[in-house]
Amino acid sequence: MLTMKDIVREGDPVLRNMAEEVELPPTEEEIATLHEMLTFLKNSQDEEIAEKYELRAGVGLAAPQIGLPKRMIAVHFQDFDEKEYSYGLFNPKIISHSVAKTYLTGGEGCLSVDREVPGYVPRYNKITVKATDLNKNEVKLKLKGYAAIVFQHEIDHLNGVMFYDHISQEDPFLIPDNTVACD
Ligand SMILES: OCN(O)CCCc1ccccc1
Ligand code: NI
Repeated sequence: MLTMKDIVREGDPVLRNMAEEVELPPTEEEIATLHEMLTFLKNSQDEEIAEKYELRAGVGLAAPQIGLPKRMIAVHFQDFDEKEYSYGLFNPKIISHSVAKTYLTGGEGCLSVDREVPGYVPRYNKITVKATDLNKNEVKLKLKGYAAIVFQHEIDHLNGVMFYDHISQEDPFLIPDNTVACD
């Protein structure tokens, strides 16, 4: 099972490189790895397992974070309306997005970042994502608010982008035009 020792921390170049498209259909090994990433998230949100294996809770994970430069992400969370999202996705792509942006008032964190980085992370409030799921089906997901934030955080990892790249250097708590808090 994946544990925190498998999570690459900032400073490793894999987190700053562009990840490669996965050739479809994915291999059995790629499918197994994506299942492991999803299982890590579920374990990290299970009080007993997380305590036993000292897992930091995570709502998403991107393959570069386990040192694999491939365009694969896993997400497992409930949004504020308690809608559940649990996906392993190959080659996720944002095919459209709103002009309007949103952010979490508590900022963001990252399993690959062992420090607090204060500041607002402005992200598109609505996005449409196309991807291939673990059953090899093409999915098109219309996401808004918290779900849109999580997916953008993960897809950023596939492009070598860290959440703090979006925080204003001049004023970390600057709220850009067209930007409304998500929580
Ligand atoms: O890349 C996954 N990750 O490092 C875990 C935390 C993900 C995450 C945290 C705050 C807001 C959106 C997404
Ligand atoms: Ni992250």
